[in-house]
Order: sequence, then structure tokens, then C-alpha cells
Amino acid sequence: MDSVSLSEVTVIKGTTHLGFMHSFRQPFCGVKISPKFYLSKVDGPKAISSSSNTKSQFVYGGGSIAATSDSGYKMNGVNLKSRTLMSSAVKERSLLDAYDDEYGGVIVDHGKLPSNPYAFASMLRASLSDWRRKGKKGVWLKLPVEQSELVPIAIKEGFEYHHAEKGYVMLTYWIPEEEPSMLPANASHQVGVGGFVLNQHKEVLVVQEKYCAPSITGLWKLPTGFINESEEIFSGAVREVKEETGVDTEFSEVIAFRHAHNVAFEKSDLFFICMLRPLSDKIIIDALEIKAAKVNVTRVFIRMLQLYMLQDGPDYNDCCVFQWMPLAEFVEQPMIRGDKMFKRVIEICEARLSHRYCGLSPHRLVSTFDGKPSSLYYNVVDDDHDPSHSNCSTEFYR
Ligand SMILES: NC(=O)C1=CN([C@@H]2O[C@H](COP(=O)(O)OP(=O)(O)OC[C@H]3O[C@@H](n4cnc5c(N)ncnc54)[C@H](O)[C@@H]3O)[C@@H](O)[C@H]2O)C=CC1
Repeated sequence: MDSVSLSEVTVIKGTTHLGFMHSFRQPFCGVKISPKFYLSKVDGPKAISSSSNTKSQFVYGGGSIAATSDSGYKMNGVNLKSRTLMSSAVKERSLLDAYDDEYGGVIVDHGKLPSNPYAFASMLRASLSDWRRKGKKGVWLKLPVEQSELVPIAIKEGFEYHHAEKGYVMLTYWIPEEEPSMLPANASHQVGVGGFVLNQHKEVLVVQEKYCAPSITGLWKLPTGFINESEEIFSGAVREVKEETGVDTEFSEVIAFRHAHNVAFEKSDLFFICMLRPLSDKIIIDALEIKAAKVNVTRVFIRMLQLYMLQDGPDYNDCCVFQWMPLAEFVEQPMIRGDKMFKRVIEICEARLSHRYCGLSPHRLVSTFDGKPSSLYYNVVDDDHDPSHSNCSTEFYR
């Protein structure tokens, strides 16, 4: 027998739909299945329905399943929609594993998803009915990349994309029809840091990026970058500066932050400008990211020598002039002079150096709200009414 319809399965097996649902828990083709079900196996690749209402199709083993626009699924051409897959016996045994969340919703256990798309399709539908009956609200369905064939099935059931990471896509479904969805949206911001590193000679650490927008080509700018997941602003700033220039620094304060919108992938951008104390004036340029950093001639020679020894041949364009730029020279660059943000940032940094301004320092604490260790950024201006305790009255350079 080349293929078999659902009704044939039922007739041949002489069993109820329960038997059929059991089969969903097994890989469909060319694999171990129960002896009973073996009679009704589908053992060859089947033509997928080419009817115009077919939206998506999946090939599973030698069989195939297609989501159709009339909210049904076709398995080797068999429409599964109208079948009474939801008999109470089936319902009992065909729900997805899920647990309640604290907002009246459910989170599907992605570690226990059926491997068979047929099974998933019917279990998802049965589960949605069950959750609706129980008055559940939001449904979170995480589908690992290894089971990406389940995504169109869930979408067909009305799930929406929430967010995706390398290893999975998160889908959501809001059940109450009478209420607007209360599910929180995906993360709305990216978080960047910029390091303002000033040495005791009033020179600022500047870089030229190898890859940048034409509008800022040739600009000597502060090292900037993005915070990694679970990374602190203070350590991210130190890391970025180190990665881009090789200079070790110590975090001092967040002196300002900028909030901008529609920056990347329509996300907003929080840019924290951090003052950092240099711990060394050595420069080891990340040839991939930085085109140049100002160094003197001896350093250029040493750097070229390093590149020559470490690589097949040095890329002289990636070599550099001057590591530190006098602050006055940095400010004089037309792009900086004409930029309200950087002009103001420099004024603030200068105010901080002369104790006329106070930035925010991180203080580690655990909030009882979520029990998570976190950093609260604030300045200590008047601790115990002793001005010497203020983080801003201390000298920037130790
Ligand atoms: N670059 C600047 O002069 C300024 C940056 N900022 C802020 O600094 C933070 C970081 O921004 P930037 O340093 O400009 O980030 P960026 O856009 O330069 O990205 C950082 C690094 O990611 C990599 N990258 C980014 N997109 C890539 C792609 N499509 N393909 C391959 N590699 C890619 C590159 O290595 C790049 O150097 C943001 O919060 C931004 O608002 C603020 C003002 C000026």
C-alpha cells in the first residue's frame, strides 16, 4: 500500500482515533512503529497536495504534511481538519506539556515537544482548546531550531513571532478574544557604551574605525560598542576600550547617556558615555576593528614589527599613527565641533575633572523585587554630610 488515509488507518486497525493519535508520537516513516500501526504505515514519499489553498508543506520521513488555508492539515493529501481528533479520549492524551505562568498564561515545555509534525499539529490544536476552556491567557511556545518544521504549523494556528535567537524562535498566542493582548513585546532597545579615556596629559584615547559610515570616515572618535548579554555597563565599557585599543582602563562613572530611536532594526538605542581612567598607555590595535590609533613613530615601528611577526604579511593600512590625541585637537575636529552631543559630553567631562559635575557610579545590590544581583548607578553627593565621601569630590586621577 503506497499511502493511506486517516479513515483507512481507522478501518484497517479497527481502532479508535486514540490509536491514530498514538501513532503521532512515533516518527512517521521508515522507523519503528507499533505492530498494529505498522499495517497502516505510509512508507513512501508522497506527492504533496498542490491545491491552491496549500500554504506550507513539510516533508517528514517519506510522508508529507501541508498546512492549508482552511485551518486544516493535509497529510499525504488527506485533510486532517474535519476528523474528530478531539475526542475526549484523544484530548486527554494529546495535550502539549505546559506549565502555568504567573500571569494566567501557559509556557509550553519545549523539551517535550513531539518530534512528529502531525502529532504537534493536533496536540497544539487540542491544547489551545483546553487552555481556552480553562480561561488561560497568553501562550508562550519556544520552538528550537532543530524543530523549525513546527513553526508554520503554529503560525497557521494563529501564533505570532515574538523574538528569535540563534537556537530558537519564540511564538506567542493571546487567547482571550475580548481583551487586548497584555503580552510584553520583544526587547525594544540596544545598549551601547562609549569610553571617554583621558590621561593626565589631557589627551583623549581616540580611534578611527576601519568600517564606518562614509559620513564619519577619517573622524577620530571615542571607542564605542555594544554591551553583551548579561554584561555590566561598567565592564562592557572597559572591555570595548581594551578590544579596540589594547589600553587597560578602570571604570569611573557614567557621565551621560543618550536615548535615540529607530537606530537599528527599528530598535531604540541607549548609549552610555563612560569616563574611564587609563591604567596603561600601551596600545595593541585590533586590526579587524580599528583602522588606526594615534601613536608615535616608534610605536608604529613596533606595531609593524608585531604584525610582521604574527601574520604572513602586515597590512600597513591597519597600522596607525598616534594613540592619544590632545583633547583640544579632538574637540577641534569639524565633526565633533559641529556635534551637539559630543560637544556637550566634552564639556561635562571637563566639568567632572574640575569637580563641577558628578557622574553616576555603580553600586552592587540585590533587590527583593526580583532577588537578582544588579547595579544601581547613582552618585554619592552627601553621604553622612561629609563632602569627602562624594564620589565626585575625589580626584579623577588617583
Ligand atoms: N560610532 C560612533 O561614532 C557613535 C556611536 N554611538 C553609539 O555607540 C554604540 C555602538 O555603536 P557603534 O560603535 O557605532 O556600533 P557599530 O555599528 O560600529 O557596530 C559595532 C561593531 O559591530 C560590528 N558590526 C555591526 N554591524 C555589522 C554588520 N552589519 N556586519 C558586520 N559587522 C557589523 C562591527 O565590528 C562594528 O565595529 C551605540 O549605542 C551608538 O548609538 C553614538 C554616537 C556615535
